[in-house]
Amino acid sequence: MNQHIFTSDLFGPWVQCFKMQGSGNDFVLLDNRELRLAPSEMAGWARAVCRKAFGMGADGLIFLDKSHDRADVDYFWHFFNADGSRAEMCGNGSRCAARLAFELGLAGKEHALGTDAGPIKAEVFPEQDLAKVQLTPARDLQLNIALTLEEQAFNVHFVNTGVPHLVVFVPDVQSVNIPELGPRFRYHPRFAPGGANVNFVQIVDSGNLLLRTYERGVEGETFACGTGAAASALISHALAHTGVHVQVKTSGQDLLGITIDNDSLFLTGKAMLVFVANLNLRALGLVLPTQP
Ligand SMILES: N[C@H](CCC[C@H](N)C(=O)O)C(=O)O
Repeated sequence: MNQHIFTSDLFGPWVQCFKMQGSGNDFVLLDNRELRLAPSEMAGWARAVCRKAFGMGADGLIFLDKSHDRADVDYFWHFFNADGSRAEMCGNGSRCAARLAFELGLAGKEHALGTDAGPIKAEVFPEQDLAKVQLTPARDLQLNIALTLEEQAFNVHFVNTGVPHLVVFVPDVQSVNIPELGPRFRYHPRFAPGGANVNFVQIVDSGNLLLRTYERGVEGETFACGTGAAASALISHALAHTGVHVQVKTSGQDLLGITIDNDSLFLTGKAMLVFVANLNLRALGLVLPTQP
């Protein structure tokens, strides 16, 4: 019995979706257990649904799916950036997926979801509208990389916290010209071919950072980036600027909590269901999958 797909004589097929935000990083979530889109069809849905004005507008599209008989996860997801690029992981998106999976009865308060980066342990605190995830182990940490951008020298850092992140420490995040600098770091040949997300970080004190992120696949600044906050806190700690518990205030002015526990990295923050809506597929130029 379809719960999320409606066909009415008004315009044609509709698909129910869930609009969520994690500290201002916003996502549309779809239940693919019923929709049964093939992964090859998903990028087009992401571009259409995430498009501002012509679609719903969001930083990314998340498909919740069956666990594909994997014993280590309760369900699997497919994550796509607004430009249709598939990403291995998304910190804020995984927190939103975990909250929705719990609310839909797909998983308990504590569960694991399967991502391209690996299984992600999640814990949901619905009373406080919070969700916490354990990110995949950080890898490829590179400190103090000397980069030149059009004759200007920069000292940057790199780590993969599920997706690749550049971290640049600055004295005042508000004074950074992100539309100008973001793409130049994002597409620097040193990080080709996939490029990286770019995080501009201001150290407030040993427990607090300010962060602005230019996100790959959104190709612009987002209000928050979970794996970026984790990357910034990890590198800041590695350089002895901050401790193992860090609060990261992002562009949306929410706080993301990062905890570094030996090789484990935890991300905690708000995960809110903003509204439930029905997507008019015909208006989006989308069709239901043909597979039986
Ligand atoms: N744009 C990222 C994926 C989303 C990461 C971010 N939204 C987060 O919360 O971690 C990338 O393509 O690498």
